[in-house]
Amino acid sequence: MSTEIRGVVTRATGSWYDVLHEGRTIACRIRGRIRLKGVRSTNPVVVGDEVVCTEGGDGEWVIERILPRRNYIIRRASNLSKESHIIAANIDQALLVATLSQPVTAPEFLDRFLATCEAYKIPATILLAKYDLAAADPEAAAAFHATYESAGYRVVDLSTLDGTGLDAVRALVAGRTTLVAGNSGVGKSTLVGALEPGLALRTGSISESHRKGRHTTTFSAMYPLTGGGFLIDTPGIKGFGLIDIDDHELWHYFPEMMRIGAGCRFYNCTHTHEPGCAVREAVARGEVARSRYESYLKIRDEDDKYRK
Ligand SMILES: Nc1nc2c(ncn2[C@@H]2O[C@H](COP(=O)(O)OP(=O)(O)OP(=O)(O)O)[C@@H](O)[C@H]2O)c(=O)[nH]1
Ligand SMILES: [Zn+2]
Repeated sequence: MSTEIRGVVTRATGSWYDVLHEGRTIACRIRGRIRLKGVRSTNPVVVGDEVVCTEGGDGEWVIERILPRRNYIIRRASNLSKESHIIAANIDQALLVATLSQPVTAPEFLDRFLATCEAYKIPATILLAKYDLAAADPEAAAAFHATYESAGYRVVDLSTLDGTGLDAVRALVAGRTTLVAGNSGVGKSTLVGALEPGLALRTGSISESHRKGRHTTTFSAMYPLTGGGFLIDTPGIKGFGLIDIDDHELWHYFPEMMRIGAGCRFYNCTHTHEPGCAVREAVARGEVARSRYESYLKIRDEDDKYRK
């Protein structure tokens, strides 16, 4: 007699997968190759996947199927590869941790990330972290707010040092599956520790010694919150980017440009050089933040290079 369960993948190492089912974590394997239609990916089962697993009486659990994904995020397996690596699936929201102090978050990094979230239909909130330091330059902080709030994003000031914004973040993550992203050193681990004492992210490097000799590896993992919901930690988020998105579509993922672009003279306006471009006019008037527009141009250029 085989037993069948449904659960969610909380850790995907490539050789085994932790599946959370009714509060219990079960280590599962995959049998042969699980192929997903339309997705060319180096990893078949990812963190956040809802799966059906069976146990055939020998204590060995096997993932039989993956239920349809609501969404997923991808990074290229390598710059030259057309294959992609899925980071996580079934994400409710992303928290993008940014700072104005060291390490300063590059606008292009943030904008690329936001556009990616738009493309994959993942609601994103920006956390302006180390706000205790940002507050020393109120003008820069206000400009940051204006840029992203006018684009349509919520910006939450956060300081784990003095507690600013912690309750707001707590309310955001409760009961949801949240991707926490941001450059190294912006304070992600400190934030997670503040939200859930005892929970340490960056546990992505674990020893697989009990399986394969001494060998460490990094992978995404999802951590349950006591109050419900999960946090997803994503090592190697640097390579995270837009793929499979047409140049012509990129501006759709800048919400403020999307709202204005219908007013361009040409329906296929690229907003780079065309006369009568409503987007460039809005940039000139200061209605669309210049830094956002410049990110758009840079991402277009870079992604062009990938395609050639
Ligand atoms: N002033 C100030 N410093 C902070 C705050 N939060 C974190 N830090 C400091 O910033 C540094 C980096 O914090 P981490 O939490 O390790 O950053 P991280 O994003 O997890 O970094 P990686 O693990 O490399 O990805 C540490 O020295 C923290 O003490 C804050 O709210 N205010
Ligand atoms: Zn235009």
